[in-house]
Amino acid sequence: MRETIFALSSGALPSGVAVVRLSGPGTCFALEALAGKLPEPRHATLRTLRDSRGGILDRSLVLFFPGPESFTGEDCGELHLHGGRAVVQAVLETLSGYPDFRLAEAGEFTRRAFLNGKFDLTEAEALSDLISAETEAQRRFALANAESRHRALYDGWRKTLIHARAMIEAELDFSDEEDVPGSVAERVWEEIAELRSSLERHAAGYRTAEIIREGFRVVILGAPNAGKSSLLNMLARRDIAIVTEEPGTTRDVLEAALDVGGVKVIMTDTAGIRENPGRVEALGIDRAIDRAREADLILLLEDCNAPVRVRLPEGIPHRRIGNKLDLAEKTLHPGHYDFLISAHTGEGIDRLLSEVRELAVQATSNAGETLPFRERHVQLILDAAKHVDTAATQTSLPLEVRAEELRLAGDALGRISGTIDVEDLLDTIFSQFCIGK
Ligand SMILES: Nc1nc2c(c(=O)[nH]1)N(C=O)[C@@H](CNc1ccc(C(=O)N[C@@H](CCC(=O)O)C(=O)O)cc1)CN2
Ligand SMILES: Nc1nc2c(ncn2[C@@H]2O[C@H](COP(=O)(O)OP(=O)(O)OP(=O)(O)O)[C@@H](O)[C@H]2O)c(=O)[nH]1
Ligand SMILES: [Mg+2]
Repeated sequence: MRETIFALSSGALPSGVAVVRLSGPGTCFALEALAGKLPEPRHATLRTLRDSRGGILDRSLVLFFPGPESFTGEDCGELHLHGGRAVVQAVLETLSGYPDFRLAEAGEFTRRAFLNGKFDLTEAEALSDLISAETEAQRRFALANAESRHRALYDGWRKTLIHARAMIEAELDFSDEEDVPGSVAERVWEEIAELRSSLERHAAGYRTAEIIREGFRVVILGAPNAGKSSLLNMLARRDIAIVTEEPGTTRDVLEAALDVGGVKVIMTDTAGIRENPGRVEALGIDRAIDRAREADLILLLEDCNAPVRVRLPEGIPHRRIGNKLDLAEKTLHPGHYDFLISAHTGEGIDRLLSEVRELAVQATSNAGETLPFRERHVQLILDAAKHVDTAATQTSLPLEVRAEELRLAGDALGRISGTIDVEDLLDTIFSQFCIGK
């Protein structure tokens, strides 16, 4: 890499301290030009920084990480500045003036680290997830994924595929001779069939990753006026949805992202479902039902004093909830509801939330396993499974062709962790990172 890149790597300004990071061959030059003398490697050193005309920029901590023992594998530097907008601006401008220096693009430090073999692609993606993590579950999942466990898994499978190809080649070489036991290849095909089911099982694990990263989807469904919007507002502790005593108030789908005991939950309020709605309301009801079909959990809400039944989409877990408990003189239908709550007083909400949490945790109980965590991973896994399947089942194909399918399967797996030509993927992957990462 010829150019030296730099960027503000810490958060929004102003801040207590702002970290400007640099990486590339001009790092030593820049640190000397700014701070006078190169600090001892990996030691935070207090220095006066000066611009190119000798004017004082800031008094800051300066760090030097000589390559290859650095985050990117290149010479890296860090300037821990006072976090004022003008301070950072002046330092970035000074850096821009140095020859072959430019602002880093999104994810470019990580990209260089990847290209220098500091980590593989799934680890880089996991680091990006770690930075986006907002819940405990997301943080733990991202950290575990940054441990190269994906690469270990895929390399293991690729070994199986290579071994299988070797056995097939051997069989091809000896096929003219008589008395060669065909059983060698037989065992290989058994292994390949097992690999196919492992791949399919692995791909199915993506659902869990989606729940952790994007949230456990809960949809509140019920008749108009049941108190759905009031419940959403109560759970989100914000006035997200309009609440009125008029039935048919909510016409659109409204969402709130909640942290329920460390798990991200997308709570969705919907239009009340009833016969003969108005035109706009009818569209809202269609949307409500669409959302409910994709839900991980439906909260079926009724006014427990005037229950109106609503039909549920099939096959989605649900809980029946009686609302407006504060108005109830006695429990009208004992045993009819899983939960009785008041979206006004908050009564019963804690119990409801622990249930949601428990179900979300259950839905992600396999989070400790190595799971694909990007659509990209799943596509490549299914691609590999397809090739493995062709090789295993198309017994009328020549052995050479079946062996070639196994090679393609191995390549697809190699592309996930980036062992195999991924140049064309890098722009897409790293552009989703933050600047300065
Ligand atoms: N100030 C600061 N804090 C930070 C980072 C950083 O870059 N700067 N990080 C940035 O993400 C994270 C820490 N990650 C890092 C990962 C590797 C290396 C590094 O220098 N690796 C060398 C040496 C390893 C060693 O000494 O054990 C290497 O891999 O060769 C530094 C930071 C979080 N905190
Ligand atoms: N007393 C009492 N009133 C409630 C409770 N929950 C909601 N309400 C009232 O019931 C009325 C309807 O509440 P909403 O939250 O708008 O009901 P909704 O289910 O969203 O209604 P639509 O959007 O029309 O489908 C409002 O007047 C609320 O103040 C509750 O727990 N107790
Ligand atoms: Mg509403």
